[in-house]
Amino acid sequence: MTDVVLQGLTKRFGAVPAVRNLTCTMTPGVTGFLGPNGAGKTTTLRMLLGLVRPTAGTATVGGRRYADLPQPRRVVGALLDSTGFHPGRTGRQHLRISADQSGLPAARVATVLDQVDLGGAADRRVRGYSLGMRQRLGLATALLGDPEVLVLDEPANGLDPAGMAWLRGLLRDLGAEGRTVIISSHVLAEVRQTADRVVIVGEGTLRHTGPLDEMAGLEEEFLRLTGGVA
Ligand SMILES: Nc1ncnc2c1ncn2[C@@H]1O[C@H](COP(=O)(O)OP(=O)(O)OP(=O)(O)O)[C@@H](O)[C@H]1O
Repeated sequence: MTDVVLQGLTKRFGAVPAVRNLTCTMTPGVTGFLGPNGAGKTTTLRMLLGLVRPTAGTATVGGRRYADLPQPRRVVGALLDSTGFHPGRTGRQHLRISADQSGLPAARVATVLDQVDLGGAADRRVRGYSLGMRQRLGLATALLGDPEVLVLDEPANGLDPAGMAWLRGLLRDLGAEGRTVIISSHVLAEVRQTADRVVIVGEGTLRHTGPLDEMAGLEEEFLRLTGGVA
C-alpha cells in the first residue's frame, strides 16, 4: 500500500510556470489525473519519476523520492510515451533487455506479455506494431517490476474500443489489488468508467481532488474547475 505525495511541487521553465505549488496525496486505487492541454500533467509525472528536477517542493513514493528508491522499477512502473521502441527489435526482445537492465527476473517477460495480451505478437518486430500494440508493449514494460505504483500518461492512446474495454479491466484489477494507479487522460468518459478518484489541475495548480462518485458530473465539473464553459 504505497501513497504518492506531492508537496508544494513547483516547476518553472524559464518564465513559464508549468506546475505551481501542487500538494496532494494519491492513495491505492485508480486516480485520474486530469487537466486541459498545458496544465502541467506531464511535467508533474516527470518530476515524480525523477526525470525533471522540481524548482521547489517534493514528489515522493512511499515517503522517498524516486531517485532515493533502492529498486525503483519494483516500486514504480511508468508509461510516458510509446514511441521510443527500437523498430528492429521484437516486443519480447525489448522486454528482455529492459528486465536485464533493471535486474528484474527474465521470467517476468512472459507474464507481462500475457497480462497485456501481446503474446501472439511478441516475436514480431516493433516496426510492424500498430499504435495500440505499442501502447500494450509500453504497459508491459511498466508492469515488468510488478510495481506497487503505476504512472501512466494517456494509456488509452491508440487503443480501439475493444482495447479500451480491455484496458479498463486491467486498470481496475490493478487498483483492486491495492496498487496506486495514476492515469493522466483527456478522455473524461474513460476516466469516469475507470477511476476511483480524480485530481484536476489547471494552469499548473490544483483545482480539485476527491472521489469520483462525489462529483455531480465529471465533464461539467472539469470545465467549471479548469475555466472551460460548462
Ligand atoms: N521542457 C520544457 N521547456 C519549456 N516549457 C515546457 C517544457 N515542458 C513543458 N513546458 C511547458 O509547461 C507547461 C505544462 O506542460 P505539460 O506538458 O506538463 O502539460 P500537460 O498538462 O501534460 O499538457 P498536455 O495535456 O497537452 O500533454 C506548458 O506551458 C508547456 O509548454
